[in-house]
Amino acid sequence: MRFYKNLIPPIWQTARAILQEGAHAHRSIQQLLRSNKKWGSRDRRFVAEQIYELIRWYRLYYEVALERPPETEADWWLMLKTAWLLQGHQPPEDWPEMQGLDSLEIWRRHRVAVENRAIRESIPDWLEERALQEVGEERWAKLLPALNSSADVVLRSNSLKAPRQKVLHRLRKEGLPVELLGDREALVLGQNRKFTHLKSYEEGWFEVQDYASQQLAHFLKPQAGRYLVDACAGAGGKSLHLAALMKNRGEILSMDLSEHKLKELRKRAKRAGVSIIKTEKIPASGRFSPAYYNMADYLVLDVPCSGLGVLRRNPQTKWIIKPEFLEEIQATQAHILREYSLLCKPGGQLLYATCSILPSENEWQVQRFLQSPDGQEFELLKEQHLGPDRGPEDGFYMALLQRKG
Ligand SMILES: C[S@@+](CC[C@H](N)C(=O)[O-])C[C@H]1O[C@@H](n2cnc3c(N)ncnc32)[C@H](O)[C@@H]1O
Repeated sequence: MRFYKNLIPPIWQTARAILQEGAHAHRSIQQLLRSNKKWGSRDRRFVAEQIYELIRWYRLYYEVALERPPETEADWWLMLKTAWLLQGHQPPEDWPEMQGLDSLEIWRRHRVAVENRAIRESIPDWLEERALQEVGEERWAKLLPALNSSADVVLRSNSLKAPRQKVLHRLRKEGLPVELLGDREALVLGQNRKFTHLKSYEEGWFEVQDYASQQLAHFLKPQAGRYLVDACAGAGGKSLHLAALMKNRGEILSMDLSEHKLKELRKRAKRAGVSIIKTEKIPASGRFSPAYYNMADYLVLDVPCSGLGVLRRNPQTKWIIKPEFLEEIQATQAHILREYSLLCKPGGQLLYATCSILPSENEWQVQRFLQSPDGQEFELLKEQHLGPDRGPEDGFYMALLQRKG
């Protein structure tokens, strides 16, 4: 691999803004690439990959390079030298900025550092302790390395527009290297390519949706013609898939606290040929008037969570979240279960889901609800844990509850 020196400062400066000043990773990288239009595609890929590597392996790199987080410009050059060595590349020998630390010393420190799993897998100590306590050694030992791998882009072919095979052929004809994934609607994109300019995308033939998230609609299996409330709908990834399974018959009320996300949902629904979705912003109080109670045949609660199941795509999460945040988000999840479950009609079904791998956001949360006075009317029908240690998907949890009739 050849390294170009002019690319190094933008890499570490952007990584520093993300890791130490809280800038948003994806947006910062997009911004950097937009403001350097002269860079060729190889350089753009290199810059983006190296910033993501620095985010994913931040702790491992700094423990090996410096035994503390980087502070100065010289520290960041040594971080990059360490990163390249550990990635299996030979760093340039004639760059004075990288002379401060000898390669043999880097490998010696690496041997010591990897004895500690939190350092080897590059996560904060509190997270290692918490996950180990909750998930247990057996699963955590497999799950953590899998969460550190990189993930392919997964698409969902839109069955309202065409069967999956037809979508596959059209995308390949348009030059997108896609393969089938699983036996339903999923397609996987072999290499990271732009696709939003394609005619098939504009015509709503497919959406980006992780494989785990695509399992939710099939877990619920909503019947066409029924009334479904998706109460944490965001920009509508699950709502659109649910509408497709309902053959665009019935009614879906997609709600969220964020009007901005609902606006995006409406745009996507139009593109996807979905006409049964209505959107509504939830009041900031997170409480509903009794007019909404006992109405939904199906209630989907894809609640806000830590995002610890999606570290492959958002490695920044491990440096952003803190134990206090987990407590807050779990209180929100409990509130949503308690208040929103009132919308489910007797005999109706409630689906609770998160993209977390922590039992305290998942099955323990559901158990607490079922044991509370508000949960007495519900019973658990089934639950499922998904994750990159088990299949091609992100970490995800789903529980299907039924309200007694
Ligand atoms: C996991 S995301 C939902 C993703 C979405 N279902 C999809 O498939 O793309 C959780 C959503 O819950 C919303 N949210 C946060 N607090 C909420 C609340 N109290 N009531 C309803 N939605 C809330 C967030 O704005 C976010 O869009």
